[in-house]
Amino acid sequence: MIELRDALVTAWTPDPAGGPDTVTRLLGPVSTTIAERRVAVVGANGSGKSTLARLLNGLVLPSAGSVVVDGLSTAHDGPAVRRRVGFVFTDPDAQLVMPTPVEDVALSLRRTVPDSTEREARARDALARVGLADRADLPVHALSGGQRQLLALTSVLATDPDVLVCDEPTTLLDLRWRGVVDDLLASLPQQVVVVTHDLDAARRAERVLVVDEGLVVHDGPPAEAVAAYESLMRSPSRR
Ligand SMILES: Nc1ncnc2c1ncn2[C@@H]1O[C@H](COP(=O)(O)OP(=O)(O)OP(=O)(O)O)[C@@H](O)[C@H]1O
Repeated sequence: MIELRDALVTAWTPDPAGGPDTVTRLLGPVSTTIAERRVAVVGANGSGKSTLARLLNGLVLPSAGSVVVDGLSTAHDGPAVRRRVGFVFTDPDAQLVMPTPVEDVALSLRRTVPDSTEREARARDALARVGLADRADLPVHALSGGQRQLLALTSVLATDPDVLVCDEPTTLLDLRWRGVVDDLLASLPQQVVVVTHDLDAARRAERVLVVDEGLVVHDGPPAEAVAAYESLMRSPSRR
């Protein structure tokens, strides 16, 4: 369970004219408990969705308030929180660090599987389960964008997180690969929080948070929340 308690994120913005830096509010304060298994976060570009997602595993720390995952604070128990909460970026290249898929997945297994032969076998099994067995030894850059996103997901899942936070995991993918990644996410036993611009995907969640100008402005069942978001985007002040 993830709890945000008056979580506020601010940033210092330099003054191009050389004056004093100013403090800008990026998100919050947000207070909410996220316990549902399938949660979507929607909102306009620049509304604060990624900031909210990054708060959930401590990639961004609150400037005030707190974010607590299963009783662990992201500010004080960062490594333990990150072991529980896996994070998938929009661009898989932001997180694939090894030359080949099998090495990348094996790297994620290093904490839990000390033996290197066993680790490689497990990595190959994990890749086979997502249909990437025949890509296991290719250079990562030879994989398609969809295959790389699937690999990034497989590597994060190999760390066995309790929660998966995905920041627009299908934005760069074509329709077919979007379906593959959506199906994989839907099949997971873990709690999954997905930031998305895909309103069909949001409608399949149990709960949808609508973020606007750094605040959660709507929070509820998908049909209601997506309708609220669409109406917000259609408002004349947006044009
Ligand atoms: N470290 C930072 N310093 C200053 N401003 C920042 C910082 N991080 C994010 N921002 C600003 O905060 C706002 C929210 O950014 P965020 O990435 O959370 O939006 P988003 O809703 O995920 O957008 P998109 O859909 O375009 O990815 C943006 O205006 C962004 O420029």
